[in-house]
Order: sequence, then C-alpha cells, then structure tokens
Amino acid sequence: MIFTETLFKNVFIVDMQPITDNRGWFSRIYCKDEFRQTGFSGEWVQMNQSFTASEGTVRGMHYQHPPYSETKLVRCIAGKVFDVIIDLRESSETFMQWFGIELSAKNKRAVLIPEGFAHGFQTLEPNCELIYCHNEMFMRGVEGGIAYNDPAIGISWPLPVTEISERDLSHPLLNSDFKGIKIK
Ligand SMILES: Cc1cn([C@H]2C[C@H](O)[C@@H](COP(=O)(O)OP(=O)(O)O[C@H]3O[C@@H](C)C(=O)[C@@H](O)[C@H]3O)O2)c(=O)[nH]c1=O
Repeated sequence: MIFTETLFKNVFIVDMQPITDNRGWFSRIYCKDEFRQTGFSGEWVQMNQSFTASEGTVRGMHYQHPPYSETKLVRCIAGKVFDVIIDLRESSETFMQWFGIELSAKNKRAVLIPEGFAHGFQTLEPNCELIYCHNEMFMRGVEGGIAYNDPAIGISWPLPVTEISERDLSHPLLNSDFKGIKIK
C-alpha cells in the first residue's frame, strides 16, 4: 500500500498496490505492519457497509464525542463519492478546515481518518457502497454532527443535494463556543 499524508496531519490517502494475473488482481487493504507508518496502531473493532441509491445524496458530517472518538478507514467499493472530512481537533493547525477527495470503486482509494474529525460524503453516481473500519464501537448518544452546509465550514459539495436524512438536517450550526475536540 502507498500512504500519502494530506495537508491534515495524520490523515492519509491509502492507495492499493494490486498484484495482477490472468484471473484479475489481489490486494491488501489493511496490514497492521504497513499501517504503522501512519502512526495508527489501534485495532478495528467494527466494520460497517452502507449502500446509497441516488446520486447527490449526502451522509454526514459525523463524529463520536470523546472518550469514544474514533479512527475510521473509509473505502468506496461501488460507484463514486466525494468524501469529506472536517478537522475538529482542538489546537490543530488546520482546525475547522475541510478536505474532500474522490473515492471510487475504480480508483480503489481509501482515507484513514484519525480521531477528532467529522466525516461525510456525497454520492457522485447512483448505487454507491462504502465500507468502514472503526476502532471504537458505535454508541447511541455519543454521536456528534455538523451540518453539511454549515457556513462556518463552507464545504463545496459538487452536486445539488438530492437526499439527506432527517438526522443530518437537524445538526446545529457551530458557534463561537465551539472550541473543538480534545483527543486522547
Ligand atoms: C453508524 C451506525 C448506525 N447504526 C444504525 C443507526 C440507524 O438506525 C441506522 C443508520 O444510521 P445512520 O443514519 O447514522 O447512517 P449513516 O448516516 O450512513 O452514518 C454513517 O455516516 C458516515 C458519513 C460515517 O462516517 C459513518 O461512520 C456513519 O456515521 O444504522 C448502527 O446500528 N451502527 C452504526 O455503527
């Protein structure tokens, strides 16, 4: 795998190095030893998969409150999405900045998102599937959310939003009281 650190400290784009033969290809998508170079040495305790039918759908922007902040490894295995993260780490040099990248079944890229980030995506095609690895369990009541259109962040979504959950429409807007997330 090839790890490329983004402008955000500890956020990595992970590219596969598939080994091809007459049958197709084979590739690692996670290796404890290789991932050490990113600084991540945790353990995946949950894997999730989502399917999104319509192009233009937004899911996000989600995080878990401390002490349940989580690292996520996100990969698109069908279709194409614009994947977005927001740096919520208190005292980070890139605090409140966002970053977006196209993930698709075709480019086979993944993003390693450390604790202290909100995550979301918009589908750029119908019938998109994502898989997630998490190093913390999902817990109701510890979920935090940031509005996909919060002017304090100003994410430029590539398409008009066609579908979004009630929950994602109800995230409160950030105000000056928000000082970020303390990570472990
Ligand atoms: C995230 C999650 C949801 N659920 C349940 C709650 C709800 O009934 C149903 C759908 O949940 P949501 O509406 O929160 O699904 P969704 O909006 O797709 O949530 C996901 O969004 C992306 C952007 C992420 O980063 C993920 O970590 C996750 O937060 O599944 C679980 O049982 N376990 C989980 O880990």
